[in-house]
Amino acid sequence: MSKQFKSVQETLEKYIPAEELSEVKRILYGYNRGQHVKSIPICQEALDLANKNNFEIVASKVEAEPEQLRKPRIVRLGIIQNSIGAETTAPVQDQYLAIEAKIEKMIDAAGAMGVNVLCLQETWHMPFAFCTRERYPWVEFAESATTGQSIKFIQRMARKYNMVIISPMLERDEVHAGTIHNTAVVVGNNGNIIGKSRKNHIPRTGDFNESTYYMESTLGHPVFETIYGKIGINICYGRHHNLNWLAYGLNGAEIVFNPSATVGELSEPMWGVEARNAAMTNNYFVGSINRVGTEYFPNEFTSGNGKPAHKDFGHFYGSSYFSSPDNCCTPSLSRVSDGLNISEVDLNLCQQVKDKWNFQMTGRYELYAKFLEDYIKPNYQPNIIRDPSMK
Ligand SMILES: NC(=O)NCCC(=O)O
Repeated sequence: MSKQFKSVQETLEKYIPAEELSEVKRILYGYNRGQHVKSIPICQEALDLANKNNFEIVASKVEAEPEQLRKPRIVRLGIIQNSIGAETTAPVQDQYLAIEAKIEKMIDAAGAMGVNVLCLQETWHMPFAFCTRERYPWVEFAESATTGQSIKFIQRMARKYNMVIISPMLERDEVHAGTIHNTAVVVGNNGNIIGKSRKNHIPRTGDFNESTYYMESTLGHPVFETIYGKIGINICYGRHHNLNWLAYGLNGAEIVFNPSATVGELSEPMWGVEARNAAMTNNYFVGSINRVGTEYFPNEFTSGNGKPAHKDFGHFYGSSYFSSPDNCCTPSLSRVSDGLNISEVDLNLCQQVKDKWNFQMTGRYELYAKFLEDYIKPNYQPNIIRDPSMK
């Protein structure tokens, strides 16, 4: 991991002269209320936890304009990226416990920083073994969304810190024949389970052989109303689907988390673009979370591209960050370390940006609904008007 490039931001800061850096950052990362996104202090307790347990913390704040009739709605959001804690050859329970031990320290740091809403990465409690196409032991990580050990742990942490925690996990649905799903459970600040969302788009690209394990969600685009705000979860590959983002927005989400697992070769140039675009066009905050590190599996697998068999997915590049409805984004965590990214946001900004840009008012939903209704018919003819002078 140590040979990996650390972060774009660090490189910009190292090599670009200060007066130009300010402009470069304005253009790349946007302004919040006419200024660069501000950082906020990290308390000593959180710093000590980070130093002792080898993770980084970055913390920022995104402000809204003061209003006459509404009070600010200040909420601290947190996102956690982590590498696995033990070799993938270790017993399943040991692998789980090693990850849980890391996450506990990071949630403690989030608690010390007063985080209100926290989201973990996609299937945080296990290695991302879906490249292997092997069933065992990987499906043994799947757990009940209500009684599994990972959700019990998350409920305990939510209660401890009065925090809403989103736990993206591999779910075994005991009621439905033990089928497996890629799920995110929303745990309320009292440790209660508010509900769950599932992955709508299952990748069929690269080594992401997830369709071997689970099917697409049938739960739609639920938005969970919590004491800290309205939350949607667009799991990983769903971030390439604009209508998926749109649906969470139209259902009223103020914060959408995108818990992910993706690798440099496949998607890194898209990472900084897609979530920001979604935040800007749907006027909500987005927390983008990617796992970090390289995970090696015991047996080789191929990618179906004629290249040699291998035992790893490639490097999960971390870089977890927040995007804001006003099109600014916060600093990212690095590409190489476990980390906690915190942003204190004012949810009033969502409505303020809606009022400024009027995307919802100008959206032609009836036009798109009609188009899609026609498009999905087997006899659909694409509306192409061909230049009659072409041979
Ligand atoms: N976990 C997952 O859906 N990954 C797919 C690859 C990507 O979307 O970058």
